[in-house]
Amino acid sequence: MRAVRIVHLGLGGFFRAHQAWYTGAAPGDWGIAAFTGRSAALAEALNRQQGRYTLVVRGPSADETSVQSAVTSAFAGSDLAAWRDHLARPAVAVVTLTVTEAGYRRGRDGGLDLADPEVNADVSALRSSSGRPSTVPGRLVAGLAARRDAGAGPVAVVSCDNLPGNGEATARVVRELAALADPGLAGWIDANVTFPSTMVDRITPRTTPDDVRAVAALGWDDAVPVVTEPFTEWVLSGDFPAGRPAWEAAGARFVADVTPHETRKLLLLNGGHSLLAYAGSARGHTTVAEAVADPSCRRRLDEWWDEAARHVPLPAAELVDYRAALLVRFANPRIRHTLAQIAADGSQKLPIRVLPVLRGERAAGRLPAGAIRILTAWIDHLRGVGAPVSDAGAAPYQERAGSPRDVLALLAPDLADDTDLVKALG
Ligand SMILES: NC(=O)c1ccc[n+]([C@@H]2O[C@H](COP(=O)([O-])OP(=O)(O)OC[C@H]3O[C@@H](n4cnc5c(N)ncnc54)[C@H](O)[C@@H]3O)[C@@H](O)[C@H]2O)c1
Ligand SMILES: O=P(O)(O)OC[C@@H](O)[C@@H](O)[C@H](O)[C@H](O)CO
Repeated sequence: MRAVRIVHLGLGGFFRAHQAWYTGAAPGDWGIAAFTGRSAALAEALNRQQGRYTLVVRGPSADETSVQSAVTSAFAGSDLAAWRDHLARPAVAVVTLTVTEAGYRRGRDGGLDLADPEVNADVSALRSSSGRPSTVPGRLVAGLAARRDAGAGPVAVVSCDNLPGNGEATARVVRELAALADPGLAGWIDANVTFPSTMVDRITPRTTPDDVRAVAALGWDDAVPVVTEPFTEWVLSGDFPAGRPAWEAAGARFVADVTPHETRKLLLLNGGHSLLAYAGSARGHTTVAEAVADPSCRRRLDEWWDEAARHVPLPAAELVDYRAALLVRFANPRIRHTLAQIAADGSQKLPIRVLPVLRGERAAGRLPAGAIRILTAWIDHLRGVGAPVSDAGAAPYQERAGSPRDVLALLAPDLADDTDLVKALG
């Protein structure tokens, strides 16, 4: 069994297809203790299999199947004692995160959302020795406090979520919460904890009962396999003060600045996904592959990509190739990536994936039809059209969904007086 040197928070499909796969493919003795974000079920199922699971890499015509073993143990996110114990181990050098955009509890300005009651409950919990923080920033602060108390030394905390500047975003919520709950800890974090930034990419839909049956048909008894696409990319920047696996052996790239790569991916891939999720589900489609095969959705996608590409600081030829590759990936008929999964948490995702392009286009005097289409399709979704709403932040937008101007005023107050834009939203 591998030695635990990485702790992961947000045990789910993507982590197992991506970071755990890179770690398994890297040389050296790097094992992962993985904690779920919320429910305990996946941790229990994985432990029954000694952490091993099947990774099905699903190409357009065939599967490649392997058994992954970088996860040595799994825990429920509620197991705070195990969480603190692992973070306090000097051998642990890296903490990775996949907890969704919503998990960071960021407010409008990108800092910790102090209007969130669970964040406030965590401030009190962290101030008391018997308190139980529940949010991701709360658990990180509790774990880092245990590490400081144990004298276990520096560590890197690596966000692998689809957030721009995900390292800085994580650092900010952790530092702000530490400053409120345990001011001495904030200084220790500054001196001992790094927050590298990453761009992560591998389309990994939620595992379905059919996926489990297909793996069983191979004679493999696995309750929790993962299905993913052949394409994978990981670009990182930043320091790892206690060491890291040589993930580059499996194709990861370490660069000085991750921003251009992250902008390319967030605007073109994730923005394109959001367009298909809202506009495609409104047209009766269920998956990305179905939606991208619809000429109307495809036209909208090209329109959006033309606008978005103007805001990605990379050579045009590179973006042409990336768009062509994305079309092949989106069209993979054997990857069942549901529009409903992508449609979730739109209030967190649109500010990241769509608003930078909308703002940039308006500043240049253009009225971008693609970006506007994503917003109108999202407003229709809030009104009950297409995929169901699954978004803890949706309520204030749903209340305003009758008036696109009011939705805009809440989503992007700086654009609310743009009369041409308001008119275009309908
Ligand atoms: N699935 C993909 O194709 C993909 C690709 C690139 C990046 N990602 C990133 O990884 C994240 C997780 O994707 P996944 O497919 O593994 O999803 P998943 O639904 O399997 O969830 C992963 C984990 O996140 C936890 N979680 C969810 N919401 C949370 C919250 N509000 N607070 C704390 N924990 C929470 C869950 O409990 C689970 O342990 C995405 O949101 C995205 O940021 C996913
Ligand atoms: O995972 P989310 O919820 O941030 O967004 C849904 C998809 O757009 C996303 O998961 C992509 O599949 C992924 O980012 C591809 O690397």
